[in-house]
Amino acid sequence: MADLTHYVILNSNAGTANATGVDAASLAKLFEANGLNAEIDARSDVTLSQRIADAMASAAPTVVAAGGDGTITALAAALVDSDKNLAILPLGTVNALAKDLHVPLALPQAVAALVTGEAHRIDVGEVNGRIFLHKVVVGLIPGLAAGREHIRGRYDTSAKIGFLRYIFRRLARAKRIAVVIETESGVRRVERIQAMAVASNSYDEGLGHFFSRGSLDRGMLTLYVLRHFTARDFIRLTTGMLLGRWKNDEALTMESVNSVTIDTRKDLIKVMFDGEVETLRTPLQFKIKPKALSVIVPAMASAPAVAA
Ligand SMILES: Nc1ncnc2c1ncn2[C@@H]1O[C@H](COP(=O)(O)OP(=O)(O)OP(=O)(O)O)[C@@H](O)[C@H]1O
Repeated sequence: MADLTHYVILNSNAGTANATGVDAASLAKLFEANGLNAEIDARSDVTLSQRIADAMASAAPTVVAAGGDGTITALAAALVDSDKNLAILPLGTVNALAKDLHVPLALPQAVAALVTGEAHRIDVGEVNGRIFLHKVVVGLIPGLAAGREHIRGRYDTSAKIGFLRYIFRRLARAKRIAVVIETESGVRRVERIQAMAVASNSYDEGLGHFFSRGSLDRGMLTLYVLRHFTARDFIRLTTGMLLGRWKNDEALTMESVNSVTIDTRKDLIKVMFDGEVETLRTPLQFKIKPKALSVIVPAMASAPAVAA
């Protein structure tokens, strides 16, 4: 029997996995057809953290997140600084990291790409000792995301109109919060912000680059500060994002940092942590961990996201 090469964690609750009904048997068939010796873990009666622990204890050099960005972030925390690689089968809803890394979105192609895939190291962000792969958002946005939860799974027009009305109501009442920002240079400043985000690397600008990152190994965080966000700002910024020009917006500033500390008056604050609403203790201490995670990327697509 050949050595185990891939340990696959299937998250059946992830958007596409759930919608397509992909299961252990269909995944096993795809791996077999590509000559890969994989163990498929599709257990639904075991916690994700236990399944990740089992994957880390296995002999497989590559652990595959068959799910969305939440599954990947949870797995990445265990893989950072280990000798195992992360691979991705994009079975989530947004699949942002898979897109950044040019992993094919269709499942058969994504499995086939593992055969010739190459290991590259990417940066990860850390906040208060926790690993994130995309961004942590503070301020208005976590509140808006909580509203989105109410319409999750509903695609009808009335749900969308209801969500837009919710956004405009929130914007009308939105209060700015005071934050103390201290970067690695030691300079402290106080700002009144509507929202801010700390991202691993930086988001691209340009038509069709909607929240994508062309590079994941530049060894830096980007601090985005949104000072005001009225309904007018919302319309202008979202139009700018769709048209691919938003970085010079009057309400938004950007800064590259290696580390940054953000403090607020509250001991606990709600943040968007790689897309999930979570509560973190202040001060938030961010740093970049350069090239701390080894990921398998399709051979032909190793550039530009992980260009040397
Ligand atoms: N760290 C975690 N621990 C436990 N369960 C998790 C964790 N992250 C996500 N989940 C669960 O897995 C489900 C699927 O999340 P995941 O992010 O993988 O897929 P998605 O939300 O459909 O995709 P995407 O994040 O790409 O939009 C979530 O609804 C949640 O129930």
